[in-house]
Amino acid sequence: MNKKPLARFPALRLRRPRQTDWSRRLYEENNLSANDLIWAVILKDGKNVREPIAAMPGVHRLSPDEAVKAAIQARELGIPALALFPYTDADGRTEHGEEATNPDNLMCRAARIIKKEVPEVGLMADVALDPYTDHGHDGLMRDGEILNDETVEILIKQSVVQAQAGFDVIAPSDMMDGRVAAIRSGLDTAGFSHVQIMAYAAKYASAFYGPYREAIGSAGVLQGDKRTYQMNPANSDEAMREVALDLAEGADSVMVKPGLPYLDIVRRVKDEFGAPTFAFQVSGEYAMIKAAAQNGWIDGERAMLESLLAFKRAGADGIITYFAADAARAIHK
Ligand SMILES: NCc1[nH]cc(CCC(=O)O)c1CC(=O)O
Ligand SMILES: [Mg+2]
Repeated sequence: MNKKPLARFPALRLRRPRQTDWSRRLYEENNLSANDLIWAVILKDGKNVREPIAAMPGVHRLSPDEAVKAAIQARELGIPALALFPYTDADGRTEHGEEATNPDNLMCRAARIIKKEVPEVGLMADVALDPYTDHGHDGLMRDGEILNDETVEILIKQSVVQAQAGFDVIAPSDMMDGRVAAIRSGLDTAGFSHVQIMAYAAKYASAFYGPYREAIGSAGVLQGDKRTYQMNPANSDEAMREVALDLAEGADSVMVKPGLPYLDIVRRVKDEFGAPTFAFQVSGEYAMIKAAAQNGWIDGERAMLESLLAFKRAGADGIITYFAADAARAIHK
């Protein structure tokens, strides 16, 4: 891009096109549409459950029947897909997270009923063990170490039961090495070559996941931190290597997570790979905007839309966000 202006002030006046609404719209370079949104939804067992999450005002844990209603809303609002995450209480958790591979677990039951009632909406499954382990880690733990290859074997089974339940997109968020290739071949062998993989490729060890850990019941149980598998926030070149590897292993799309603090990574990924690139506007980002809005310190709706548009400007093809329904409603009005 040639940044040197061809003309100079006063012939060139960059304020000129900003004077009217029609002209501002015409000069707009980027645009946010409902098509760009993946709605992050937290599940909880039961019926007619809509349980508020304290750290995420406006977000509720939904039982599968309520999640169906959310999917119907998504369809009406033009939101292409839902991403599901399960809450598990301390009693439902085990050392090895066996519930992850139970074909009748909360995620699978929700997927079956949503796919039956609202087949037009895409369904994305989070793959990792942290909702199911009593230590809150994404993988198996032995003597304080998170085991890579042993974990990957379980993730393959978890992905296959999710595909069997009807999930359209398998999204491994665990950051084990080699899991994309292993899951791809596991899905293909089980007859699910049409099921997509969206890899959480560049996922950072971030403070912005705090509210999510409350939301899924990991907050009280997590031992230590996730820095031996999630990325160091100081690194950017390493994110390119993570993305290159996941694409080479067969990921259909890649994700950067968290979102706003990592827009430089989103832009680099898009520019260097030209692959379908998604960003996750995580729980802490949602909470920050909500908290400031609740205090009257910012205009919540404008901040929401501005933050989502920023992802598009950075090159993201879509955004996983807890704001999806609110944003789609705001866009349509
Ligand atoms: N597999 C873990 C997982 N999957 C999605 C999120 C975060 C989502 C959010 O903060 O909104 C996390 C958090 C973590 O790594 O502890
Ligand atoms: Mg990786």
